[in-house]
Amino acid sequence: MLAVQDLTAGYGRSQVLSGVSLEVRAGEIVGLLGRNGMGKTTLVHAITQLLPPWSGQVLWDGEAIAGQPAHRVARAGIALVPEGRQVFPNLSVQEHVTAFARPGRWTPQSLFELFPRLAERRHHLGNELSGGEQQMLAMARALVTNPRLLILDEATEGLAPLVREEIWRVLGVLRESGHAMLVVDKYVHRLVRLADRHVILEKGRVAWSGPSAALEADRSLWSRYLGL
Ligand SMILES: Nc1ncnc2c1ncn2[C@@H]1O[C@H](COP(=O)(O)OP(=O)(O)OP(=O)(O)O)[C@@H](O)[C@H]1O
Repeated sequence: MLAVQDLTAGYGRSQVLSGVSLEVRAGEIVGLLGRNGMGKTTLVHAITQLLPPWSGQVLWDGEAIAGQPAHRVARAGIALVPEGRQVFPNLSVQEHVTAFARPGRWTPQSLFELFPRLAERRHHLGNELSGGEQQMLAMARALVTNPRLLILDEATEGLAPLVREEIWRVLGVLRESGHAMLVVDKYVHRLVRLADRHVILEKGRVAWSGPSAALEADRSLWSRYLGL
């Protein structure tokens, strides 16, 4: 479904990604791992065209999307839940999920069932929500577009343990429903249970990729590439 081929990207003259390739197939969950500053956010921005790649291909159902405007990539069915959530401070929860709704499995109503906390808060503004509630809202806003691929960048970062568990619960529900996802997260113990395969970035290159069982079995990868 998504094929990234030999991608390079960076900022100004500073190159961050060098020849990155990865795939996400329909219904598959891929974990994207690596220490701080290794290029994970840069890669998800290069895929979604928030940061136009320098070279290489981003293929979506076999068609090149590199160079297209980010809003067109979103319409094609790739939704990003960005690092830092970026909810709109002056829109209510209800407005967030209705403004971006597109036909499909996820409706404002079914999302309020998935996130009961958001249902309770539906008339609150974005800036009146806790960090965890903002994270749930950022996920609901992405899901209501009914994307075929959901990309999550550090969705559980900086959250209290109980709220973090709530996010993992929702990701488990999405997994059960066969949702394709590319997930950047530092909680490797949880990510190996959620994802099918993983890609580890080291200094902007793919250092390792393989199935969850292989990553779980080889703790030397955790210490070498993840500092764990
Ligand atoms: N807007 C920017 N301008 C210039 N350099 C940047 C910018 N954003 C990131 N970088 C640099 O690009 C490199 C990769 O950063 P990136 O955010 O992609 O890493 P990451 O793996 O997502 O790390 P983190 O977990 O810290 O978010 C780092 O050296 C970072 O300093």
